[in-house]
Amino acid sequence: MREPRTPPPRTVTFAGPRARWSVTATPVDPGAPARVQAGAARNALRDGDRTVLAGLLPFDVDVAGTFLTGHRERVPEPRADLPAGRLVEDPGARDRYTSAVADVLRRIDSGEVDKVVLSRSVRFETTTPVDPQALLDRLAAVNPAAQGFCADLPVGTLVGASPELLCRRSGREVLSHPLAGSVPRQADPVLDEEAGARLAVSAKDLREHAVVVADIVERLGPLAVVAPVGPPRLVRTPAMWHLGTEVRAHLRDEATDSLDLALALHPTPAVCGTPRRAAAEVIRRLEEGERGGYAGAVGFQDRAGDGAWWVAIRCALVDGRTVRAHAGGGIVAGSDPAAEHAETTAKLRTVLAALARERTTEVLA
Ligand SMILES: C=C(O[C@H]1C=CC=C(C(=O)O)[C@@H]1O)C(=O)O
Repeated sequence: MREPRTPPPRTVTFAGPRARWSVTATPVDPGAPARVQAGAARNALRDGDRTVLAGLLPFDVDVAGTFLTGHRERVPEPRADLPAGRLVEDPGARDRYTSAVADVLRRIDSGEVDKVVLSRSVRFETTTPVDPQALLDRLAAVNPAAQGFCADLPVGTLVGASPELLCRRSGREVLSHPLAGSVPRQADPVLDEEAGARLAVSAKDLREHAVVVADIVERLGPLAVVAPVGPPRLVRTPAMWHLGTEVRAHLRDEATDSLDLALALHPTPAVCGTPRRAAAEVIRRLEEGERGGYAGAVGFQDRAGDGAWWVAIRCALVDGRTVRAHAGGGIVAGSDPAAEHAETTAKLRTVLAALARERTTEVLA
C-alpha cells in the first residue's frame, strides 16, 4: 500500500510596520474547507508545543485555504530583485467590468441586493519567475503603514499590503478598522486634498461605508460589548483615500479568540456586500475567474488566543512568471460604472507600481 503523501511545507510571512516574521510548516488538513482547517489549526496549537498559528481564510470559507502551526521565524533577506515585466492588455475587460457594474445596479434597483463588491483582475507577465518575498519587501517599503503579507496557497502565493484590519484581539479588547468608500490619490497636492475632502462628505461613499460598520457592529454583538462608534475618518494609502472607522469592543467571554472573531466577521461588506448570501451569489455569477485568496482574511493567533487578521486586499497571486492582481469596489445605489472602473484601476496601482518599480500615482494613469 502507498504511504499517504505528506504535503510540502508552506510559508506565511508578515511584514508589518514593526516586525517581519514567518511560519513555515506542513499545512493543516490541506484539502479541507478553510472553516475546518481553522478549527483543526486551533486544536493543534492548543494541544501541541507550537507557539503560533498563521493562515489565510479564502473569501469563501467552504473552500480550502492555508493554515499552519509553528514558531515565529526571522525572515531571511529576499534572494532576488524583481524581474522586468509588462501588463498584459485585455481589450474587452473595461467594457465587461462596467457592464457587470450596470447589472449590479439593476439588481440593487430591483431589491435583490443593497450592496455588492465587484472585483476584477489584471495579469502582469515577467521575464523570469517572481520571488514573492522580493515583491513583499517592495510592497512593504512603499506602504509602511499597511500590513504586508505573503501566503502560500494551493493555487500560488498571495502577496499584498493590506490597509484594512478585520480584527485584532488583545486579551478581552477587540479592534476592527473597516475601510469602505474611496477615491484615488492625486499627484498634485492641492487636488489631492480636495479629492479627500470631497470623499469625506460624499453621500454615496458614506452610505457604502455605513453598511460595513453596521454589519461589523451587528456580528460582534453576540461576542462582545461594542463601544459607541464615532464618525468615519479619512485614511490615506499611497494610492487611495478611504473612509475608515475604528470599532472597539470588549469580549463577553475570554474564551473567544481572534479566529472566532475573524470567522464571525469575514467576509464583511467591504469585500462581499449585503445581504451577504445574496451578494456572494451575485459575485459568483458576475465576476470573471476565481478570487484566489483575494478578499480573504490573513492573519495569526498565539496560544493565548490573541492575534490579528487583515482583509486580503491590495494583493496579487504570484505563480512563476505570472502575477494576477485583484481589486474591487463597493457598488451601491448611485454608483457610476466608469468611476468604479477608475477606482479599481487606482487600487490596482498598489501592486502594479511595486512590480513596475514606479511611483504609485504614475502607473496606469
Ligand atoms: C475591495 C477592496 O477595497 C475595499 C476596501 C476599501 C475600500 C473599498 C471601496 O471603497 O470599495 C473596498 O470596500 C479592494 O481594494 O479590492
